[in-house]
Amino acid sequence: MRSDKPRDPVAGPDAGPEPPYPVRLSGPVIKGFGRGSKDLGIPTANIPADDLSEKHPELTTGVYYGVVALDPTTYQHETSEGSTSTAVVLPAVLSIGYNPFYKNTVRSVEIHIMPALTEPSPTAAGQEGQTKFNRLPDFYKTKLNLLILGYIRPEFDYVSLEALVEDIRVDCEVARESLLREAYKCYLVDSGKMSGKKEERFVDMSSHIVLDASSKHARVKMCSPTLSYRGIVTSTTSHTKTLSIGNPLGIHFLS
Ligand SMILES: Cc1cc2nc3c(=O)[nH]c(=O)nc-3n(C[C@H](O)[C@H](O)[C@H](O)COP(=O)(O)O)c2cc1C
Ligand SMILES: Nc1ncnc2c1ncn2[C@@H]1O[C@H](COP(=O)(O)OP(=O)(O)O)[C@@H](O)[C@H]1O
Repeated sequence: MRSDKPRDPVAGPDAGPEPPYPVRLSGPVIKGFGRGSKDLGIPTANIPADDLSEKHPELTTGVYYGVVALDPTTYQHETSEGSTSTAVVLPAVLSIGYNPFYKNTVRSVEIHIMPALTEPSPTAAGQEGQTKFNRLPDFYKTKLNLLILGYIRPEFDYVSLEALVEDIRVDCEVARESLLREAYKCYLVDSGKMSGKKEERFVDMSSHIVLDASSKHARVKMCSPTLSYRGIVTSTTSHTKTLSIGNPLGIHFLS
């Protein structure tokens, strides 16, 4: 059962994800137990968990934060500016486990996708009325890429549904504050919104390269002519810019 101790506002090191993170999971969105929206008012996208113990023994049951991308060939996301983005990376909280409050007998991966960090948080404390969790148009069967960046807490049983919902609300805030830290920003690089002058260079697969580009964002062609990644400039000197390919594990779906 959860203790009454106040929760830490962030989880994981400020310097960025520490091994085993980032951990990449991927799969089609499948039906869950149908309780997320109906009982909790928190939609959670489920991806298959069958081979998790075999492929990711490091992932113990618990609550995590990370980033998510949905395959834009089957799902188009409407941005707050009204345009349709083809490659959106959004923050997420997830639970991996047996949902002790519901006493499930099979392990599930349940992902709640939050609004972009540039938008106001619907789960911030002090919001008027009941907390409204983020809701997107349904995307069952869409391929989902998830990059887990840190661990928040173990799964708990709760005295009431309201107590479970309140803890998930705080998880959303912890995830948000954790991802807003400088060392985590590169994982949320939204390639769909990148603009400005673009540089193209052939580079190796390392996650950091140096460019003498003048633009803030750059597009980088990988050795393969069909593969291209976009990155964000993380530091600038008078002569060079260091570009971090914010997609080291292929979270984006790039065309
Ligand atoms: C961030 C997050 C934290 C969660 N923490 C717990 C928990 O501590 N205990 C628990 O029983 N279920 C927890 N859950 C799981 C919810 O109970 C679950 O999402 C809900 O049962 C909906 O399941 P369904 O989508 O399969 O219907 C959590 C879910 C999320 C997204
Ligand atoms: N913010 C969101 N995060 C996750 N899934 C969402 C979100 N908004 C809408 N959905 C949709 O809601 C579905 C989950 O709803 P839910 O009521 O939890 O049912 P289920 O038990 O099938 O998972 C997801 O598969 C997805 O299609």
